[in-house]
Amino acid sequence: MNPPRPPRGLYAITPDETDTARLLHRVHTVLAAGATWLQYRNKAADDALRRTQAQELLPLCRRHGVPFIVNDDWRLAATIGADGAHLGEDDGEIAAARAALGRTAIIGASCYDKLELARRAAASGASYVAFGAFFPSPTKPNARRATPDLLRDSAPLGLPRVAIGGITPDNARPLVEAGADLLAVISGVFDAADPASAVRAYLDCYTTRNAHFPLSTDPSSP
Ligand SMILES: Cc1ncc(COP(=O)(O)OP(=O)(O)O)c(N)n1
Ligand SMILES: Cc1ncsc1CCOP(=O)(O)O
Ligand SMILES: [Mg+2]
Repeated sequence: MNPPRPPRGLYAITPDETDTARLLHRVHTVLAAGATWLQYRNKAADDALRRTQAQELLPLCRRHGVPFIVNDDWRLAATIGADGAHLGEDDGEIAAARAALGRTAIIGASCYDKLELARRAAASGASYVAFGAFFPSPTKPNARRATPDLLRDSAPLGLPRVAIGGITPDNARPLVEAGADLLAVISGVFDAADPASAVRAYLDCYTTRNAHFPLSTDPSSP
C-alpha cells in the first residue's frame, strides 16, 4: 500500500493580535475560505492571553476540520489538547514534545536553511520539516534566508515539507514546484485587503495546472 499523501495547501499562521474577539473573527474568515492547517503564534501576548486564545481557537478549528498547532510551547499544546506544536531551535526537544503529545500529534520543526537540521528533526520524530525564510518577511525581517533547493533535497526524508517567509500568491509557485507541501503564511493572508481571496489564491497554486505558463504557450495544452 502507498503511504498516505501529505497534506497540501495553506498553513495559515496567526498574526500578533491581542484582541481575542478580533483574532477569532479573522481566523474564522481564513478557515471558512479553506485554509488547510492553522498555527497559533502570538509574540505580543503574555502566557495567560496565549492560553485563552489557544483555548478559544481550538474549537473553531475543530468546527472547520482544520488541525490546530501551537507555536513554541508544546506544554500549552498538551494542556489544551491541540493537534500539535511547532518547535524552533529555542523551543525545546522534539522527543519531549512527542512523548507528551503522543504518537499521532503533529510536531513541526524549523530547519531554517539547513538540510542537516531536517535530517535530525526527522530522526527525532518530527511530523514535518519547515524551511525559510524564502523571501524577505514583513513579520520577521531578520529571518535566515533559504533556497528552494532545500525543498527538493529534503524529499527523501519522506516528511511533509513546509515553506515559510514572505510568501505571497505571486511568488509561491516555484516553492510548490520545488516540493513545498504546505505554504506557511502570516502577512500574505492576515494583512491582505481580502484575506479570504488571498487564501484561495494560495490554494490555487496547488490546483491550477501549469498556471505559470501563459495559456497560448503552455507546451502541454492540446
Ligand atoms: C511552519 C513554521 N515554520 C517556521 C516557524 C518559525 O519557528 P521559530 O524559528 O521558532 O520562530 P518563531 O515562529 O518562534 O518566531 C514557524 N513558527 N512555523
Ligand atoms: C515565523 C517565521 N519564520 C521565518 S519567516 C517567519 C514569518 C512568516 O511570516 P510572513 O508570512 O508574514 O513572512
Ligand atoms: Mg519558535
